[in-house]
Formats: sequence, structure tokens, C-alpha cells
Amino acid sequence: MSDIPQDLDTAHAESEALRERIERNRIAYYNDGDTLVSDAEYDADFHRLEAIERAFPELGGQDSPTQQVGAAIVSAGFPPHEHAERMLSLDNVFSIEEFREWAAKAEASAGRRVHWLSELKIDGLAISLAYRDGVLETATTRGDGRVGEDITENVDLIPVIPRRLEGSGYPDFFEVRGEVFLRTTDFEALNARQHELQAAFETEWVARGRPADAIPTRYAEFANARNTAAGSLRQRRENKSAADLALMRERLGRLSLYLHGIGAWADPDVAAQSEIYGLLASWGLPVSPHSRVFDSVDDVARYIAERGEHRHDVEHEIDGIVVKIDELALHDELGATSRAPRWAIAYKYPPEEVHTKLLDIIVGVGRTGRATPYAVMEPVKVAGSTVRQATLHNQQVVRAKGVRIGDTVVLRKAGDVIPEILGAVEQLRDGSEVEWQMPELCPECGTPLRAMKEGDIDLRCPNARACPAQVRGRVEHIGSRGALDIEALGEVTAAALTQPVVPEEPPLVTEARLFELRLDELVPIEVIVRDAETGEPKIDEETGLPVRRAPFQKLGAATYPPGAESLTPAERRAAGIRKSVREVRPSEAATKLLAELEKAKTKPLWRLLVSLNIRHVGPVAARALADWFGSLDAVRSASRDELAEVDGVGGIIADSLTEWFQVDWHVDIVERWTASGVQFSTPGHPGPGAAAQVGGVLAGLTIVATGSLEGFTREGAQEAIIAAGGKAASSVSKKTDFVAAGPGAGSKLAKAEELGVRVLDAAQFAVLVTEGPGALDG
Ligand SMILES: NC(=O)c1ccc[n+]([C@@H]2O[C@H](COP(=O)([O-])OP(=O)(O)OC[C@H]3O[C@@H](n4cnc5c(N)ncnc54)[C@H](O)[C@@H]3O)[C@@H](O)[C@H]2O)c1
Repeated sequence: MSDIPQDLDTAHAESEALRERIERNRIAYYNDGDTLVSDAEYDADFHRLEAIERAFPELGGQDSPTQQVGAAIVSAGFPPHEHAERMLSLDNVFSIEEFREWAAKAEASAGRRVHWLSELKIDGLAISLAYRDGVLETATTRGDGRVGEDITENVDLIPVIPRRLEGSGYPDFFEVRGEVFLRTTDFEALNARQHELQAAFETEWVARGRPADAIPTRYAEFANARNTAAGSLRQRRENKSAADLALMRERLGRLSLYLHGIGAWADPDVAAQSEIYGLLASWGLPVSPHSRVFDSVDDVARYIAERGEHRHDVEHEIDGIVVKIDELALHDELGATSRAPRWAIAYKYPPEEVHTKLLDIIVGVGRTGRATPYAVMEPVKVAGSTVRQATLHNQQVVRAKGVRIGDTVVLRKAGDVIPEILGAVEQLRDGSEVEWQMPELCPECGTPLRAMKEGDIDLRCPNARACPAQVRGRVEHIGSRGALDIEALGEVTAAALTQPVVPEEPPLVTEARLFELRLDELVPIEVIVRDAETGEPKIDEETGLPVRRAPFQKLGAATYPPGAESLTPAERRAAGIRKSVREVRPSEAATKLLAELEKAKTKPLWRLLVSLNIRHVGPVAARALADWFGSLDAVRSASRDELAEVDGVGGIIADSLTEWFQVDWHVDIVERWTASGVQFSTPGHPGPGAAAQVGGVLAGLTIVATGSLEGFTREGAQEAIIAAGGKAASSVSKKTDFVAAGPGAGSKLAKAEELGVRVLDAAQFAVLVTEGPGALDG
């Protein structure tokens, strides 16, 4: 946080500005269910205002948002209802240190050791239920903490909330508080429904003769579960058609509730909040299965860290952990501020959703010709990394999300998961935003894009042979680890060979010439230097032109121009002749590339098969083909059915193979590569069908390798299993025969232990793959 202002005037001006912003965002959030700024930005404003008010108490006061709960209800609709006991918010901490400080203070005020009830902080919205004589009397939103909206008529449509309690022993009248939320699966189901409704709407639109290239988004995807839950709960029945009422019921029907506190409740005859949950459950009220009681702060801190790592293993979104003193007597003793109880705190995890500007939507073309729109955004930090781009998959997804260029968008990045745009903040539009249209031509080669099959959503560039983007993608694939594994042939080199700025005609128009590349044609290649993260060309500040680089060149020491060598130094000086000629030599990258290509010519047949970029033929299918047929010629002469019968191949791959060989330029690749010395056969292989008899010490066994196994790389371990005739699987199931686990093995090892699968260390694994399972027990 930047420094707090020193003088009252500056502090006053800043606090006024903060109050205004918080107020606007708060009303939008609580009353209209709109999130105009991300929670992280809101929290930052809130904490800044708190800090200023701490430094200048005269600026605080009851009317400050820091002293208030939620927002007073301004939206018309539901009747107001006064809570029997106030509903509060929670104070927040954002680090373990802050949490420890809070806990130490709370325990000091309590004057004794306490128990810590630790719960997941559900990202939903607060609700209060009042039961009288075992029957639901009112359901109310939190409102400003004193008065909320009476939403009983909607809650009546939520099946998980009991109208009548089970069991006995409940007070005549009591209030319970909880969180209404959407389970992740229900949220996804609601979005699937939006897609269905939008598709039906589009069909109807077109059927009515309206323009197919100007279909509006009527049923946009919901951006996040919390706002969808809030919106669903506060829907109004008025002016709804029968169809919309049915949809309203459907949405309410998916809402869930976990209770996490009590309001008015005269003398509960239990001593701890955790025991209250037992009582509630016995009356048929829903409580969370995730709460835990700890007796030390260290245990709570560990729990917070551990849950943070498995944030998404829960059935609903969480945004933190709520820690409460479990002893009910202390709740009364410690009391509350005007906004929050003193006996509870919310630890908030770093945000996974942020807001940023959508600057542009650009279409990229991949190895298979698929044209994929992706978003270019103002760089923004989320979940520990800076994000600038996110895929939008296809034109239908862009429409479903309803985003326009210039929009403020909600971006989500959860842990290692790929960043995703959730939707636009429509309330922030000013009319300058531009609706995006999928281009008709391939942005890389100008060929009209089209769907390959009737009903395909994805558009492709049909110029597979020579579209530079596709050739580049295929060449990069050839060098990849799962194919020919050529270290010197990565993304950058693939681009240099297929799309250089110099020479005009790239060395590789297709991959047919790959093994014919010569040093003298590599050396002059020049490429434009691009920013590693954004992909934008780097611009030379002096010339204003893109910076170029010659990746296959090395400049030698400067020498005198021809003829000047024989002059004396004095003569050269007099004539103004300097060392000005630099010898251009091939760089190490160039010689390395050619050497590695040479070695690749005799790599195992399966690797060569993968490098041909045949659809669906990855390492697994390629191995099966190579083992069975022993040569590319044998694969080529096999009928579709003969191919399909091979274990691990099947109909789809067989079709793909036969189709591939029917294309002239594909056959050309094979022929040119063969002429350059590429060996499309396994030496000594006895011919088709051989693998069936060969077997191996691991024939019929399924093995999972996990963690770092001494003596094996990750790929090496898998190859060893396959070479011995076994099946290398990636997940542990009842069908797994052995799990080889080294240091760093995680959930797979746990799963093996749970299922009772035999676990081997690296040394035992080495025995297994060389001598078979029989040697293990000896
Ligand atoms: N983006 C915006 O414009 C905007 C505006 C207003 C508020 N907000 C968000 O809302 C927060 C403030 O809202 P708030 O007052 O509801 O506070 P809060 O979300 O920080 O926490 C208090 C609430 O947490 C809920 N909760 C969930 N699980 C719980 C559990 N296990 N035990 C107890 N309570 C639990 C309760 O409903 C409680 O009222 C802000 O910090 C911000 O993240 C965002």
C-alpha cells in the first residue's frame, strides 16, 4: 500500500474518492448483482479507506462503508424484512502473518486457549432463514444487516431448503444463517442450458429470414457461479412469460445452501458452534461437510495452506477460509463491531478472477489448419502470472461469451489451468466497443476458410500443403519430443525455415525438402525478432523498423578488403582503409540442426511415423503400427481393414492413414525423405504380424510410472515398459498391475496404496522391465 497522506486535506480528498467508488461498486454488487470491478480491486479500495480512517479517525464515522454491512436495499421488488438479530459481514486478512496476529489478539481477549472452527469460505450470498414451530417462516437476504429482502417465495422453489424440519428439540423460534451457492456441476449445467437456448434462438432467427451473420447474443454464458446464484435467487416473477417462469424454476432448483451460523436463538443447549451444526443436520438442515476444529493456530495455518493448494477439489467455489472461535460463550463475550464479529475472521486467497481490457481478437492458424480466434488483452496479473492472451476457441464461443473488442472482460486463471475469458462487464460499455466477426480468409495465406464437414463449428484453412502457418506447425511437430525429438528444431527454427523475411522464397515451402537442407541456404536466413511473451515484433528505436536476426550466421573477425592486405599500415592509413569485411560463417545452430537431421534419418520407425503429421497418429498408434508392420511400405500396402485390426489402431486411425496416402503431396514427402536416406523400416523386423508372436516379459501387464525414477527419464520409463511388451498407463486403476514410484510421486502413489496395487522402487522397476515380474520375488 502506498503511503497514507500526512495532512488532513489530502486524506479527506482521497477518502471521499474512495467512498464514492466503493459505494458505487457496492450498490451494483449487492443490489443489481453486477461486478463492475474485480473483488481484489474492491478489497484494495476498502483496505486503503480503513487505513486512512485509522490514521485520521475524524474521517471515519457510522456512514462510512467500512462500518457497514452489504448495502441498503434500493431495488424495488421484494418486501423488506427486519432480521430478529443483525446479520454481519466478516473482517478479512490476506496473509498468514496477519491471520496469526488476529488469532493471538482474539485469544488474548478471550483470556484462555480456544478451539478454532475452520470452514471453507463459500463464494455465494448470505441468507437468513427463520423457523417457527419447525416451519419455515421467512427467508431473507442480508441487505444492510438489519433489514433484508423477503425472498421466501423464491426460496420455496429451492428443494434443498426444508419447509418443515425433521426430528425434534428445535427452539420454538430461531434464525439460521448460511450461504446460497451453485455447485460447479450445476453452474456448468446452467451454462450448457444457455448454449441450448442460444442455439434454438439462432435456428429460429435464421428460419425467420434474418441475417445469419448478425445473430445477437440472447442467452450469454454466465460468467461466474456467485453472480449467477445471486441473480437466480433474486429473480422476480412479475411480467414473466410461462416459458421464462419455467426457466426461473429451473435455475432456483439448482441452488444449494450450507448453513454457517445462527441469528436469534435463545440459549442453545450446546457449548460450541461445531455442535450447533450437528443439531441443524439432525433437523434436516444442510451443513457443509468440510468444517474442521483445531486446537492450535499452527494447525489452522497448515489447513489454510493445504486447502489453498486444493482449492478446486471442492464441489463449489471458495474464496478463502473462515476461522471462528468455536466456544459459543466467547461469541457473546467478544461481541462485534458495527460490521463484523470479533470472534471470526476470513482469510482470503489470492484472486483467480480479474478484470482487464479486451484489445483485439486475432485469428491464429494451427498445424491442422484450424483457425482459432484468441483474445489479446491489456496485460494483467492473475494467479501468479501475467496474462495477455487467451484462446476463444471458435466464432460460436465468441458469440456465446458476448464479448466485443474494447470491452472490460472478466479473466479467470486458476492455478496451472489455461486462462479463460468468462465474459464482458456490459455495464461498463460506452458504445465504442466493436462486435467481432470471424474473417472469411486465412490470415496467413488468404485462402477462404471453411468447415471441413457439414455441422463443423471450427473453420479451417484448406491450403494444407502450403499455408505457411500449417507448414510451420508441421515442421515444429516433426522436431517435437514425441516425434523425431530434434532439439535444434523447435518453434523458432521452424518459423525461420518456413517464414523468414530473407530469402523471399523460404527454404521449406513444405516439409518435403527437410532432409535436403544445405548449410549454404541456412546461413542467409533472416527472421524478425519477436517478444517471447506477446509475439509482437521488436522495433529498432533508431530506424523504427522491426529488428532482424540471422539465426544461422556467425560473423568472423573483421579483415581488410581484398587487395588491401598487401599494403603497409602507413599506406592503409593514408588511403583510409580499415578492417571492414567480416567473414560470414555458419553458426553452431546451423551445424547442429543439420547433424541432428542426419541422425534422425535412422530413428525408430514409430518416431518417423509420428513425424509425418498424419491425423490421429500419435506415439501410441505409431508404436502399434511400427511393431506390427515393421516398415512404412507395409503400412501403405495394408488394406483399411488390415490396419483397423491392429491392436491400438482401430477404424478411425485406419481411415485417416488410407486417406493420407491418397494425397500426392503426402506421398511426395515420403519419397523425397526416402531419397535423402530416411529409413522407414525397422532393421531385422520379420514382416507384418510379427509383434503378435514376439510378446515380451511384460506382455499383458499394465504399469504406471510416477515420480522421478533413478536411471530413467519420464519418457525412458515409458519406453522401457513398451519395449518389454507392457502397457504404459498414465492413471492408476484396478487394472493396473504395478506402480513404479520415485521421489515426488503424488496422488498416483496414494491411489495405488488405496487400491492395493503393488508399488515398486526404481531398482525393482529396472528388474521388472528387463526380467519380468517373475524375477521380482526371487
Ligand atoms: N467486485 C465488487 O464490486 C464488489 C463489491 C462489493 C463486495 N465485493 C466482494 O464482497 C466482499 C464483501 O462482501 P461481504 O460483506 O459479503 O464479505 P465477505 O465476502 O468478505 O465475507 C462475509 C461473508 O462470507 C460469507 N461466508 C461464506 N462462507 C462462510 C462461512 N463458512 N462462515 C461464515 N461466513 C461465510 C457470509 O455470507 C458472510 O456474510 C468484498 O471483500 C469483495 O470481495 C465485491
